[in-house]
Amino acid sequence: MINPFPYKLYLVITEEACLHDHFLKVAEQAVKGGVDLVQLREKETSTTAFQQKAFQLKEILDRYNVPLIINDNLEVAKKVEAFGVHVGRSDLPPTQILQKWKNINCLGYSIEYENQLYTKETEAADYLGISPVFKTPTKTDTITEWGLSGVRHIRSITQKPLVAIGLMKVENAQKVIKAGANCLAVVSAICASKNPAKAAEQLRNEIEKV
Ligand SMILES: Cc1ncc(COP(=O)(O)OP(=O)(O)O)c(N)n1
Ligand SMILES: Cc1nc(C(=O)O)sc1CCOP(=O)(O)O
Ligand SMILES: [Mg+2]
Repeated sequence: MINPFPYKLYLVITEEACLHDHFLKVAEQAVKGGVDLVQLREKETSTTAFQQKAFQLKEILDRYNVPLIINDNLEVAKKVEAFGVHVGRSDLPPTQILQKWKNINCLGYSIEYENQLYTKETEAADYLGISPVFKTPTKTDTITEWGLSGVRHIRSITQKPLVAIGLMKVENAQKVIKAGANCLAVVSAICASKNPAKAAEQLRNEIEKV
């Protein structure tokens, strides 16, 4: 059977988080290093600017056959023919996304509370973001710090693909995968690196060791 979620290293990119190079270059380098899924996350930009960035990013990712996920904004995702969207509790719920986008390929949903796991919104999702595994300065409006025990606990409840996010780095990559995550999602470990290709390669190597 074909694995519906074969992705292991997920770059969540924001232009502002890219400290040493243009975000398009960072994304391309990261893909060359081993990133196999990319999310564009722009919380502070207009829809027009978000859409423009998404088109630019998709053009690059298409060359490498790497899918693009759009954070929060269904309109932008559909317009650029992205692979899918990622939403959380404060966004348009997954069941409504499915109604508005019939042929979506990949729908991600953040899990902040255990009781979310027993809902139709989780059922509608293709993967779940463990939000966050470790508290991170990159996103401060989070609630539950799941930790490794939380990853294990969520793994014991659901068979959905699990994406670990929040301070993912080389030092904890193996432990998080061993705890039950299928994929690691990173912002700063790649975007803040002077060498995004090498940063991605090191993360990928750790994941592949498990
Ligand atoms: C892979 C992944 N996991 C979790 C999130 C967080 O989504 P959300 O809770 O909607 O918060 P914002 O990113 O919108 O601030 C994510 N984006 N990606
Ligand atoms: C985009 C995002 N979502 C999170 C969540 O917990 O839902 S944490 C996060 C940012 C992760 O950044 P870094 O890799 O720099 O820690
Ligand atoms: Mg969101």
